[in-house]
Amino acid sequence: MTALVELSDVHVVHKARTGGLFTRDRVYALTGAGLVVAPGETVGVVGESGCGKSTLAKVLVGVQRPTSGTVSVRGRDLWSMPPAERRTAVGAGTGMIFQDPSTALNRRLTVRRILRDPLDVHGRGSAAAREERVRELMGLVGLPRALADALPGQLSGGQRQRVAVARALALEPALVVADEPTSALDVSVRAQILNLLLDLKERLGLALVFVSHDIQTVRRMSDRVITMYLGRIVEECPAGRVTDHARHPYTRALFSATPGLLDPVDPIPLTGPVPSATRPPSGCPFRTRCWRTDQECVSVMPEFSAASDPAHRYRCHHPVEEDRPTRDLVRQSQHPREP
Ligand SMILES: Nc1ncnc2c1ncn2[C@@H]1O[C@H](COP(=O)(O)OP(=O)(O)OP(=O)(O)O)[C@@H](O)[C@H]1O
Repeated sequence: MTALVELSDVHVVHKARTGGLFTRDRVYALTGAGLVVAPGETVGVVGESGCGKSTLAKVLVGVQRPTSGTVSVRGRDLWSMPPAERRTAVGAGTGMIFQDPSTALNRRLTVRRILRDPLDVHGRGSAAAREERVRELMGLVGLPRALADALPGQLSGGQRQRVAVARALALEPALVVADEPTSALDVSVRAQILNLLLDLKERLGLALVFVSHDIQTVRRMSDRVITMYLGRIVEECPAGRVTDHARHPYTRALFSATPGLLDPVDPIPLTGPVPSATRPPSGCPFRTRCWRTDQECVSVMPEFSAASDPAHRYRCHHPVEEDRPTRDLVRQSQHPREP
């Protein structure tokens, strides 16, 4: 696969927010992440709260510097570039859309200024060309020209998110990362924003990384789905196979809990809390909540294994059989093994 952005053994470790100023506790937000995003593809990222989805997204667009590991943009190591070059590589190569457009946009700037800002910072073209680009961007995302002088507070939630999408596109990125782009919006406008993203992706040939708690939407929007658990990528699966053929028990559990997908199946129960990212369990991070756990899972972190589809890989010692129906797993998961 030709890489637009490639992560190799990326770790992000933070000082824990809890435990006081002098704490030695560390949060393992991302552990050993390897991922290739190809031009024009949509990669969906799923996992429970705190599993590292936003951290992965920020690393991909160069907003978060990894503690270790490499991020390559079109084959060049992003963090060994001189800062000016890095800004161009990241700014001109990527864009990011955040969850809540009311906080992501500067409330004191007009739509025109918000969209001109990245063009001004990167010195793109003459003043007239920048004005023309602002008009073009507003047209691309379906914003009426009359709104150019409006402030974010004068716009609806959907319009604000359109401004955020336009801003992410300002420097003609090859990759856009959308981190929960619709969760702060009214249900009635969510579909419009998702359709806009899909439409822009087609028209502009963008690669899209789509992070969401809404598992069904991720499946519908994506070519490939990445499952994360406690800072690790635990499965990468073509979106069309993820519901019925995912091999990782966690992916099956997440997708079984999605209403309307598996008709009619009770969700696989995920017992107990997600362990702390400060003290992850030994061996497989999912083993404390998995019904297939044995002694090997307690002591050995599984490496990636390949499924029959070359685009599908997973980290599990006791993967679900590829064609095993999820309905079967629901029964099995109610009688877990004792490690
Ligand atoms: N700056 C930071 N300092 C300390 N801990 C952090 C920081 N940023 C993130 N974390 C922690 O890193 C872990 C991963 O966070 P991240 O925001 O990537 O998860 P997430 O899957 O996107 O969560 P959510 O779905 O709730 O947005 C969490 O435990 C979080 O509390």
